[in-house]
Amino acid sequence: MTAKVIDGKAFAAGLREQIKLQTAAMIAQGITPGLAVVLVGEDPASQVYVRSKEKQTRETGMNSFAHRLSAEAPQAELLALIEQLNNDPAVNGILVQLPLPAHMDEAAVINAIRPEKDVDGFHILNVGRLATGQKAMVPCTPLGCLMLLRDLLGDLSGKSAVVIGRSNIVGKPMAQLLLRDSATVTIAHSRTRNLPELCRQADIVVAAVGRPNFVQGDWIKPGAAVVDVGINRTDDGLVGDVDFAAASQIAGAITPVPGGVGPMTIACLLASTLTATARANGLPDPEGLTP
Ligand SMILES: Nc1nc(=O)c2c([nH]1)NC[C@@H]1CN(c3ccc(C(=O)N[C@@H](CCC(=O)O)C(=O)O)cc3)C=[N+]21
Repeated sequence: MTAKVIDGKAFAAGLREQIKLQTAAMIAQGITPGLAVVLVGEDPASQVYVRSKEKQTRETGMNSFAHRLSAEAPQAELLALIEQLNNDPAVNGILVQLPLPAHMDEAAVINAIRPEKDVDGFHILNVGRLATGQKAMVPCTPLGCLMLLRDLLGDLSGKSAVVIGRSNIVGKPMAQLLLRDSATVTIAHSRTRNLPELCRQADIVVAAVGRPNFVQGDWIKPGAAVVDVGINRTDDGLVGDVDFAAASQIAGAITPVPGGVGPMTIACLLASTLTATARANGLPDPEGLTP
């Protein structure tokens, strides 16, 4: 059996087209969504991502505001910038690119963002809202994975899902979203026993561990859906957390790296910016862009 390869790049392009239309409709009402992206330091990979986010924001018709601080900037300078963006009515979404330099307190910085403008969904209030089933801003990567899974499988109710990885950015919010869709969710991590056996019982495997080719082909239940969140730069180029060659012989569907989850992350950032703009203006949530 050969798995269907899920084309995240194409799905994200379709999503951006929808966002573009809904953005145009909003602009026609006199509201232009705006996303501020803050980059601290000169990490080359972060610079590439941030440029890509800025470009796609503008292509969608939204305003993009870029702010760059030096790696040595004091935390107070970043907090002052966030306060300025919090109070700027043209800014509907604020993203502070992670990771931050070691001298900064990431939680303090994230929690300084107004929750309504926290398009990453990392603010403690949004984490709590998601966990309690209230209207929240939802982290972009898990939202993108959820969209792909719903498109592939339809109703996720009663399906068994194993999320490998317990980060605040991917693993935990992914588990919350799957739970909200009534899947039976297990969060696995480095201390989990019998991970291969656990995975073999799963209809859905989401791999977010950051270890190249960690998930083996024979861990996958025949026909299962495999979502690979890993982005690992190796001598063989960009590889995911799943051994794609082996897993794609057994899975029913699988996301590739690159071209799978990555493009969905940025498309969902734009989706969340539109959602934040709608909510800030008392409009209904945009169609098809929120969980
Ligand atoms: N506050 C914050 N929010 C983030 O959402 C955030 C962040 N910080 N820090 C870094 C990570 C990483 N991230 C990616 C986005 C797009 C691709 C992506 O588009 N990848 C492409 C190509 C990757 C390449 O060629 O380098 C793909 O997988 O096909 C990957 C990774 C967002 N992040």
